[in-house]
Amino acid sequence: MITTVTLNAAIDQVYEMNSFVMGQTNRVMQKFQQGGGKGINVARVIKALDGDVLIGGFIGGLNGEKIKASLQEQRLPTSFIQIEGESRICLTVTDYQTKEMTELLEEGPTIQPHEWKKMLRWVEVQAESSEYLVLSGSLPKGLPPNAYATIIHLLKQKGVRVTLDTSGEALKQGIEAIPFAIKPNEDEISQLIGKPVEKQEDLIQAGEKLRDLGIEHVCFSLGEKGALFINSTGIYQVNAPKINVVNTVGSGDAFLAGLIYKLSQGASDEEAYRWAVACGSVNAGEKEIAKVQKESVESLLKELQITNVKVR
Ligand SMILES: Nc1ncnc2c1ncn2[C@@H]1O[C@H](COP(=O)(O)OP(=O)(O)O)[C@@H](O)[C@H]1O
Ligand SMILES: O=P(O)(O)OC[C@H]1O[C@](O)(COP(=O)(O)O)[C@@H](O)[C@@H]1O
Repeated sequence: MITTVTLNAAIDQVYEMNSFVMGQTNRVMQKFQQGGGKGINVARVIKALDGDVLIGGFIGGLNGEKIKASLQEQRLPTSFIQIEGESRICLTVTDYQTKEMTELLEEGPTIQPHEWKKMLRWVEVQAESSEYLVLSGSLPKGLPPNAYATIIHLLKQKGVRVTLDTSGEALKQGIEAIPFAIKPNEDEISQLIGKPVEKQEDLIQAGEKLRDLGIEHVCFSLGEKGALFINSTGIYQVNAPKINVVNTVGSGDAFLAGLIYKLSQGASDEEAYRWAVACGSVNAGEKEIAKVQKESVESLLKELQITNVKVR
């Protein structure tokens, strides 16, 4: 089974507008919302691909209840830890005219020490039934920057393959615990290497260093440019297909879902890499966040080539 953990779960709220102008009154044309946050989105896509998945994380307050209800409605299995604080709202505003998306992400609740202890015990129990575990998203307040590193250390001892998708210090410290896979986007890669990514060679150098630490799948997601993957056999590039972009929010989560779903099915690395890009790109062409159809992914896959840029 694949378990996903969202320490900072959210209601993902989308507002669609004819135009969005800062400092003015803006009218919302359409809105929709659902339970989200990165790990929950990953799980939603894994389920859509027919994978066996369990959603874990912290939820609290009325927003927490709404998240739970939305996931129940979508028939997604959950096992949350209830907290004293209130889960957050993450708002995406899409502008029909400019086609731009603006994200407003609340910081989220503060986790109490006893709630964190409960989470660590929960994670240990899940290790018994989870072959893969995905840790995704920002750390809520109250948790130390080595929170993900702590979980990775715990789970690795038990043979669980842990994937990490986060940013900043939590990512840096998580990497020191050597997860099974990571998926930084361009911003996160820049944070890691301490300078903007200017050329493919920057990515290759950074990727090889990370791979040499022992991370099995270093996956650099590059938006409309697709992705670069570094593993023990080489460096692989998958270009993203040209699509009519509607809403890219959740594309990174869909990417990760495609990758872990295929690896868990015993697919080759190259096949899993193509699925990752296909899932990310299908999501970018949809209005809703992390709601991809397996048929759309299979049809897009026909357009995706994988190139072995370098043999290692
Ligand atoms: N404009 C786009 N056109 C086609 N595919 C896209 C586009 N933006 C994102 N994707 C797909 O989604 C994947 C993840 O997107 P990316 O922006 O790198 O991640 P994140 O959402 O984490 O920032 C990409 O590798 C690609 O497959
Ligand atoms: O946990 P974070 O980093 O604050 O991000 C939360 C947001 O990330 C998302 O999961 C989207 O992430 P991606 O676009 O990177 O896939 C939103 O749905 C969510 O609201």
